[in-house]
Amino acid sequence: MAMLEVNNLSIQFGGLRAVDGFNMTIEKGQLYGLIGPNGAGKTTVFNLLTGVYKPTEGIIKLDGQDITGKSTIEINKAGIARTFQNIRLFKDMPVLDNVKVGLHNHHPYSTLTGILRLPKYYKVEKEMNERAMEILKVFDLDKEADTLAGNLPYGKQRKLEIARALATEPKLLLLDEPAAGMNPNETQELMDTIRFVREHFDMTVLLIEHDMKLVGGICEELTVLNFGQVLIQGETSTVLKDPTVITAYLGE
Ligand SMILES: Nc1ncnc2c1ncn2[C@@H]1O[C@H](COP(=O)(O)OP(=O)(O)OP(=O)(O)O)[C@@H](O)[C@H]1O
Repeated sequence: MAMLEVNNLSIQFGGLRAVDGFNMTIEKGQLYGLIGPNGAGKTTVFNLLTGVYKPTEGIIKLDGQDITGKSTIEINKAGIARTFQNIRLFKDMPVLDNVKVGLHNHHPYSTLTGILRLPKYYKVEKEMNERAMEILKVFDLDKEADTLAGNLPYGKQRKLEIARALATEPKLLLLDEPAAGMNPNETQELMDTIRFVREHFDMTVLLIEHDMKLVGGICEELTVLNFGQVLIQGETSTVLKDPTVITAYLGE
């Protein structure tokens, strides 16, 4: 069974069909890329997959479960986590707490338990600290656990955002332009991180990216969007050579 199956997904904003009859299948464990020129509808697809927007039409299935029209919280619980084009960390909070925010999905205690500091609160907090540190270690961020997230260098902030998304224990990780604003060294390191995440967490990854070096370097399959519609889908090397893709990017 596929990890993600999207059928005939569409959304209309006034007169604009930002996503139009979109189909995509991602197998478990794949590194999959969604590319296309500016304004093609890529982020709108992510917003549909994560419940930010409700589709006008279509069906989204995650690991066989129909998640169409569910809320962002329900979809995150079902197993989709994402990072954003513009990093959205809690910059005034320590690195460790940023990851713990992700863990709260799976290690909840009631508000009352928290306010009254009941024994369960201390037990759960201890478990969460340990788990968050484990995740930070994987990303080589454990030594910065007490640093304010906003004080980390840019490349590490991106890593932390991925770490926080993984703390929600997703089945599918969506990365929206993870290499945006990175220098070539940071991009290279990011590629290694994404490959590592796939192996270490047995993860399926869908990413939006404009950096063709990253796309060509790590994605196994691609979907190219243009004006909200699928232009072409298939193996990365074949897709990137296709003349229609080159034309779409050059806007000819
Ligand atoms: N909430 C909204 N209301 C109206 N129009 C919207 C809304 N969200 C997106 N759009 C429009 O939908 C189209 C697709 O936008 P989207 O941000 O998905 O493109 P993109 O492929 O992610 O672009 P980029 O690569 O520049 O990030 C654009 O024309 C955009 O203006």
